[in-house]
Amino acid sequence: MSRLIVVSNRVAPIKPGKVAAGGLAVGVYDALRQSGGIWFGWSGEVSSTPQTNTETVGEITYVTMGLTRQDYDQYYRGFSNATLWPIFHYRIDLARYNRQEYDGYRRVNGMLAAQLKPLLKPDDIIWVHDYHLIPFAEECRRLGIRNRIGFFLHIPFPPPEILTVIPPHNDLLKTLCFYDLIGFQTETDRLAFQDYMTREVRGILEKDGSLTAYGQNFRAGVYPIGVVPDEIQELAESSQRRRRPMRRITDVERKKIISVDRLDYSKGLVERFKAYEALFDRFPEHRRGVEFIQIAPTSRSDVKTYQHIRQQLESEAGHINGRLSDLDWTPLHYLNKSHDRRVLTGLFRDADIGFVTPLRDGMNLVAKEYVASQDPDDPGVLVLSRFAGAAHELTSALIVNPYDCIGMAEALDRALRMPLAERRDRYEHMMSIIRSADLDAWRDTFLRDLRAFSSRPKAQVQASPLFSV
Ligand SMILES: O=P(O)(O)OC[C@H]1O[C@H](O[C@H]2O[C@H](CO)[C@@H](O)[C@H](O)[C@H]2O)[C@H](O)[C@@H](O)[C@@H]1O
Ligand SMILES: O=c1ccn([C@@H]2O[C@H](COP(=O)(O)OP(=O)(O)O)[C@@H](O)[C@H]2O)c(=O)[nH]1
Repeated sequence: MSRLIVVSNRVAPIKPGKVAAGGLAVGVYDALRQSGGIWFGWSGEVSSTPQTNTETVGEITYVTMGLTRQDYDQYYRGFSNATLWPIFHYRIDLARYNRQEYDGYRRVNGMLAAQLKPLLKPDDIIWVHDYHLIPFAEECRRLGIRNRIGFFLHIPFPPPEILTVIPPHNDLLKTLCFYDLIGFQTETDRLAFQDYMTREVRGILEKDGSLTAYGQNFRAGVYPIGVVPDEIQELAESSQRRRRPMRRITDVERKKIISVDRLDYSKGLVERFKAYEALFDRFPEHRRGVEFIQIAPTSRSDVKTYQHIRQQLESEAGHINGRLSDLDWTPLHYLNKSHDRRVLTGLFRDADIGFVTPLRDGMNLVAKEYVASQDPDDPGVLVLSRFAGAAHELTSALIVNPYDCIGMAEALDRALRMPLAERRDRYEHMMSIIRSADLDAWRDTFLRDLRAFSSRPKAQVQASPLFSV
């Protein structure tokens, strides 16, 4: 059996006890720990003399490297998170473009490919993850690497009208064609990509479903990332039995609403806080009867737009508690610390409502984890944004539009009153989907398709100077 080499910018923390507050690291770790293999990526260190480090823990060998300050600023903080992230999340209003950052992004991809090359055996399968590494395969081909290479995009793929806001969109998207297989979270994302390839660059949709563009033949498919439901259920049960984590935050038997998100503007936190406040204005009977726990670990805090959202949330949280709190009632608990999964699953199980309302999200694993944590005899209700990838599968959630404040308040009211029989029906339907499209299915179907697809030989890429359009 060929070895699996996973390449991603973010690698799960190697040291035991450290929390990975991001779906890619959580999902890839769960997938790799069963199949074993090499996980190659950034160590999270920024220094003037970046080190490469190799460490094997269980079945996984981690090969990680540091970045220089300039690489970090241009590749991670700049083009990846100040250009690609907002635009791929449909937020052209928050995006900026800087040509040097794009060149830095291309340079770091080239450097990473060169560092991977000596580790490779001819039959290794390479699985590259996410928007930081779109040009990675082209850089590999440039170096003569002929291995099969697949790419999975964890975030949404925007429609061409939005994508083309990125000045070097042609140059960037051309590099994607050097993968053998490109995976998306939802059919909407795959169609947007196909649309770009066929309309914008006159690529051809072949009879066998593959695409040909820029002289390359490749495939694109839908592979929604999942969770490990049995493990989550077990964690939630044992955490609830032993410690009842919710009791440590709130004593009184009030109804509980929980949300867990990285502190990111794509997660719709401000809109969510406003909807929670609207619940009490529209349905005053819930006053003093409900508490909302928002866990929001800070993320990418050196990117300006993230500093702004943090300030906005602090002000919104202060406003809600200042306006509504009583001596014996704090309506909103807003925590910026990250929490271990054991604690989170216990909190999910204790909560009557999982409130997951991103403005745009690739998948949102928290939505699936909330459902998988529930007590089957007395499950809570998932209130879910239609703009999360998870809404394509979890159609029995209460689906809301996060731009509709009153609509979200009404959904909360409905969830708070929902009879047990309806909660169970919805839960069972969602669990059957979570079980059939679990994390093993995500990994196995992607790798099966990557192994099966025999594309025409990739044209050798000529070494040429980097350029940006
Ligand atoms: O690595 P960071 O910059 O600290 O950010 C954390 C991760 O955020 C994003 O996660 C995405 O992947 C999830 C799993 O597929 C998905 O459910 C979620 O909707 C996405 O937003 C990002 O895509 C990762 O690269 C980051 O590591
Ligand atoms: O304090 C925290 C916050 C989040 N998470 C985990 O981080 C992942 C977040 O993934 P999601 O797909 O919801 O969003 P992302 O952050 O990747 O955009 C989930 O597995 C969460 O359980 C965690 O372990 N601790």
